Amino acid sequence: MNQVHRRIKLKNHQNKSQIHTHKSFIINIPKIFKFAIIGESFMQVTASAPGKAILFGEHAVVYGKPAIAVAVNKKAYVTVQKREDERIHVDIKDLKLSGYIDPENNEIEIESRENSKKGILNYVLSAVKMVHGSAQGMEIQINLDIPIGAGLGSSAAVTVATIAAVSKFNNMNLSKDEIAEYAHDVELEVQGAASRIDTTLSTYGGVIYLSKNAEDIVPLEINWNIPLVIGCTQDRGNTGELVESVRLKREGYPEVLNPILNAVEALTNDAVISLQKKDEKKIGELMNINQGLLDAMGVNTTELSRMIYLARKSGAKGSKITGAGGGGSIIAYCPGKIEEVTSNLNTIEKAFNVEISKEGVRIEVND
Ligand SMILES: Nc1ncnc2c1ncn2[C@@H]1O[C@H](COP(=O)(O)OP(=O)(O)O)[C@@H](O)[C@H]1O
Ligand SMILES: C[C@@](O)(CCOP(=O)(O)O)CC(=O)O
Ligand SMILES: [Mg+2]
Repeated sequence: MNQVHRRIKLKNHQNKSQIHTHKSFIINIPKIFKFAIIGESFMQVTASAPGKAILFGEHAVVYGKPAIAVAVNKKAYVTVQKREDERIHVDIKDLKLSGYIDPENNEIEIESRENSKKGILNYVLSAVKMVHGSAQGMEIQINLDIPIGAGLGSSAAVTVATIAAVSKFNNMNLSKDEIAEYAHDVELEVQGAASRIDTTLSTYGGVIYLSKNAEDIVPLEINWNIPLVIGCTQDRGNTGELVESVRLKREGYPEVLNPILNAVEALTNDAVISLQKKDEKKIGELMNINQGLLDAMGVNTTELSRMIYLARKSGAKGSKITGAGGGGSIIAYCPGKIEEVTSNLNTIEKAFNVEISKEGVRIEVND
């Protein structure tokens, strides 16, 4: 990579402490941010944050190889209003899920009868715990314009938007770096392990190159809208189990898997140049090669494969699994063929066009 990229470096603060993420990525961040309480109060705050899709490098990134991922214009919206009592009520109409969360006692009390799955509420509770300043009651409304559990980073989008809206409602002015750090802490707390890809993209938006060993998250300046279609299967792979399955394969056949991981690194770096040159043929070819290597890692399924090949037959220049695989979604690169690929994929699964969301988290205040 010969371009100089603006790096998103985390600001150094006092009271440093070390956080280890699952990719032995050590950074110094403060455990206690000093908030400037500005004293104004808002009637209502709404924040939105985009989801993400991985274009190149999933699974290889776990072994320190680079990856390229994009924020997509499928968002989570979180609105916070005052409640007369001191309780915190959460309502996610798209999931027919509602309940009360208690950050002091780390508890969730489900209220909805149609859906009793805590799931996403674990992220909301953890996020509110991080930035819940005063003891005032809050009504939190979450709207999802993003499929949940489909590998598009809905958990990160909800987490980032919740942190942004609740902190602002409680008179805290967090920087994007701080929002991203808190959000990654939430994903680590809820999931036990998490790369920075999802929360970084939900916070900053755009296209990122996650460099070797995740040392730097580098914004890629792509000044054209990459025509992408997402196809979602009904089922969801388990990221932890799939990452473990690749680890076991690498343990069993290091002389086979290591060259595969090195090949993913090489094609990801080639893809940086092809994206910046808008070389449509190479972008597609590199995606298809990446897919072949994901097949070798064993993370493909029959349903994903059907979508991958139908997308190509429908005119996509490239198509591959996006994220952990084992279910979840595919991504297809479809210059001039978005409608054909979307409609054909919709004959077998759910598919939709996405655009790059240059904007990350966004806050609107209604007085
Ligand atoms: N119907 C639902 N109700 C409540 N939580 C859900 C529902 N479907 C999925 N979830 C939860 O939403 C979260 C989705 O996060 P994740 O699995 O990381 O997927 P994504 O790739 O969308 O981020 C998980 O905690 C999952 O348990
Ligand atoms: C498989 C992996 O490379 C990407 C995770 O994909 P997903 O967003 O959980 O579908 C794991 C990781 O980077 O944390
Ligand atoms: Mg997630």
